[in-house]
Amino acid sequence: MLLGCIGDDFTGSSDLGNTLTRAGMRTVQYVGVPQGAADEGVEAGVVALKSRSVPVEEAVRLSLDALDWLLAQGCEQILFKYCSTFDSTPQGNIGPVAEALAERLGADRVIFCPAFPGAGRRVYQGHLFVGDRLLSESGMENHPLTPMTDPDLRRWLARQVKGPVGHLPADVVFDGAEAIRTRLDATDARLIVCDAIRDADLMALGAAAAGLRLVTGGSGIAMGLPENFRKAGRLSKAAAGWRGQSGRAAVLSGSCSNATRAQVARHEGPRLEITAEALMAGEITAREAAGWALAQEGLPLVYSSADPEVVRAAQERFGRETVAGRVEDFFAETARALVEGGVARLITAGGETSGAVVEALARDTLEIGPEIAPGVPCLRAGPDLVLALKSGNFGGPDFFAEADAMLGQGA
Ligand SMILES: Nc1ncnc2c1ncn2[C@@H]1O[C@H](COP(=O)(O)OP(=O)(O)OP(=O)(O)O)[C@@H](O)[C@H]1O
Ligand SMILES: O=C(O)[C@@H](O)C(=O)CO
Repeated sequence: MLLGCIGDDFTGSSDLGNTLTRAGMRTVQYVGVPQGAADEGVEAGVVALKSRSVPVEEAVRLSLDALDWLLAQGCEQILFKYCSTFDSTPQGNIGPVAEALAERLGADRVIFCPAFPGAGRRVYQGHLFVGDRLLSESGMENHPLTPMTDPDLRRWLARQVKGPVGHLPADVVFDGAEAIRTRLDATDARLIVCDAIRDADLMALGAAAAGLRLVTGGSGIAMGLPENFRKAGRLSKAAAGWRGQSGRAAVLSGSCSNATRAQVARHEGPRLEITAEALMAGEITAREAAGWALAQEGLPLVYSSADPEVVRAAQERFGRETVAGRVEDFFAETARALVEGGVARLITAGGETSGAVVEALARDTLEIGPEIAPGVPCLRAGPDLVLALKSGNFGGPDFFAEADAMLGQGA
């Protein structure tokens, strides 16, 4: 294994797996830190954690465990993958995890770049944009767990870390890898927020990152890394061989992001809405929801996705963590019952939701298949189950139907 990746959620990890696979690395996504050694021939390993919204100390511990395993597999470079919308709070977890990884690796220059131009995320003058809006006016200011209220990544990251935060501006990035490297070496700070507005900028940053022990960012920052290993003659030919899965399908959505809510609104198949109130009152159970889905024709959707004011009211009434935990437990249990009931194609929306679901399904590794939408690949979780784990804001309005079709292709 050459490149070791630590993803702070499951959808983000599959987004990264997608990028690395498309760039020609033989990539496997692991569900948590594996027990044994990786298979021979894996060139990039992505350890998917559910560490984005857990307490800081737990995120640091989980990430260092993943680091130890990746180093034991021989990894020469580590990539810490977080959300392209920099999902975090003033306490963490991005900063403290990155500082702990840098410390353990002895890394003295650490790039921070969540840019993903293909999904509209760009960093300019140290500020993160989603499309033509600043992050803090993009809808992310209403996120149920990590409301992003400051678009200045330098200022936001500085609140999370001990050391100073530097900045690598776009005009240096535009001058290419050599200029970037020279500026990185000349910067006093260890942690450096990097501008990037085009894929070409990410390729240049990737080239400049050759040999850096630790790189951090969204999946975009991984675009240029495989080329460093290829140039050095270290990559084999990536093996193809994906096949889809026939059988029953279902969609579970706990994401309240704008894109997911549009997909839920557009869904034409049978739907079952789960409100936080109904769950907290015990009015609906996972077994009942799964039973409902299994009795439907077409593509059933079970969702708790709700508008920001509805989410806010539920959080005020029951507490943010309590309601999130109850919703996630519900989807985890529903997924288990669906798969027991014969569902073979499962689509989940939302990083936390997907993490809860995949952990509940107790699969060790996910094989990366073809791309459904930017940042969302097909995944095989075993001989009888394929998955699509959709990040909240990814995918077009018809994503659920498109994912179902793609997951079934070639079956
Ligand atoms: N109706 C609801 N009321 C309150 N909280 C909810 C409701 N529905 C979902 N949640 C919680 O909101 C959180 C949504 O986070 P999740 O990561 O699943 O989606 P997302 O943030 O849109 O996705 P991503 O992280 O991939 O961008 C979950 O913890 C979920 O349990
Ligand atoms: O980077 C992104 O936006 C996604 O891969 C993700 O992490 C959302 O959960």
